[in-house]
Amino acid sequence: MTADTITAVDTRINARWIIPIVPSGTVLNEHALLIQGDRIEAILPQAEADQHYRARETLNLNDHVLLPGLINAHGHAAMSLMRGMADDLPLMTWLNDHIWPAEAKFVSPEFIADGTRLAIAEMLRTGTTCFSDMYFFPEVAAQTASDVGIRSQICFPVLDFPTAWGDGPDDYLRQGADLIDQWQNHSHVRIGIGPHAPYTVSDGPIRDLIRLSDDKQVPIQIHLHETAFEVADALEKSGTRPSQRLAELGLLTPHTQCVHMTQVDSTDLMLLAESGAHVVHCPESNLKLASGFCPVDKLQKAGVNVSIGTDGAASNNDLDLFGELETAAMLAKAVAEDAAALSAHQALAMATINGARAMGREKDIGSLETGKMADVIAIDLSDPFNQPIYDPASHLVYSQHGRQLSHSWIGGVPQVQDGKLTRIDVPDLMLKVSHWAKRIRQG
Ligand SMILES: CSC[C@H]1O[C@@H](n2cnc3c(O)ncnc32)[C@H](O)[C@@H]1O
Ligand SMILES: [Zn+2]
Repeated sequence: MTADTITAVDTRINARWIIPIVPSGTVLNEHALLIQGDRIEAILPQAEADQHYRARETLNLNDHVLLPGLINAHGHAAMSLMRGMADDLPLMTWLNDHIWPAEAKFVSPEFIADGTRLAIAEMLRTGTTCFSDMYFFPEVAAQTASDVGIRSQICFPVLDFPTAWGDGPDDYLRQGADLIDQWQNHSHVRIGIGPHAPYTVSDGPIRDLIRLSDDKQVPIQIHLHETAFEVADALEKSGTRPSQRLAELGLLTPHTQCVHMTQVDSTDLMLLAESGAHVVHCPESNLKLASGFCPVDKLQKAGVNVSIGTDGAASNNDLDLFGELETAAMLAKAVAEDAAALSAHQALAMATINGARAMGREKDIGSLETGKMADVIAIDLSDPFNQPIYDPASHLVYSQHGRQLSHSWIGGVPQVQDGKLTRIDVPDLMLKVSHWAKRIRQG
């Protein structure tokens, strides 16, 4: 560009701070972010933007920090309709005696449509612009996410037993393969394979789904080493740790996202680091179900990519990734017995670029860089409880929660403006949610 060239762009955002995530630890002051179409055109000092760009629309966010949209790398979106339904229980009691019976009774395409929309509303309001889902009727979740315009990774479930969505593994894999073909090349929706856990999927279906993942080049996401009981039970029944069994089957690769990993011995650490598999840390679900503590600092020091997820709203009980980051940072320090473990900047990277890497989407999302998708969020730090401000990254992780979000864009399209959702009819959604609550309450 020569000194007098003026480039026209769609949107200019003037922000007090920008934390682009890449390069790591950077905080830009008084910069402008320019959006053309669905991508970031440039990020530069505001005085330079005045000279070189003319925008159709300019937004002045003088008390705000801009960040890449957050990436919630694990959840069960429609379980938002079961928020607070079964609290204060350990994982297997929670699943066997409460969640699975409720799912058998209520899960349907309508339940998924309404529950997923409720989860998306909450995620958008609190800064998430891309989420991963593992739940029933994934075709409905994918359509709902696409209709709203949020980015997603929709993992279709694979289990040994029948559910409302299918007869068993062969049926899940057949429907899943069709789903992959249907959504191939979609800008926002990606399909993944979601074997539920080592204790619910046997070797045959695991081999089949690895073949499907290789053929179609799609990611695999699995709950793994969620509790000490899971590992001890597998050792007692087969003499093998679940991680070892999955590695021997060929499941641990750079396409694999291992959710939870609260139990990590030296062999597990080596398997994860050498395979290039990713970890999705879900600290609040792990705390609430008393599942255990993921050793985030140890994993990161071994070179394992650690992303973050909320898990479902029935075990969290919210989908606010900023709150999750605060918990993650506190917990990492306690587990490592090191106050320097998981700094604020490292935590923000976990919810952005690390999530993008886990999903194989780091070329397009996860940081604010020229040429990347314009998935951008703005957090308003003007409230008294955020004053004074020495380092905005500190407040994002340790002080504010996601409700301070004022704006978000996904691929340049506004999703939240002045704290209001632009593409979800909230009153209509609330009516649907109260209908489900009434039915679930009646049992
Ligand atoms: C195969 S669809 C997903 C399946 O997983 C159940 N679920 C929700 N949270 C957890 C968790 O923390 N560990 C294991 N399984 C979980 C959900 O209820 C669905 O049945
Ligand atoms: Zn889960």
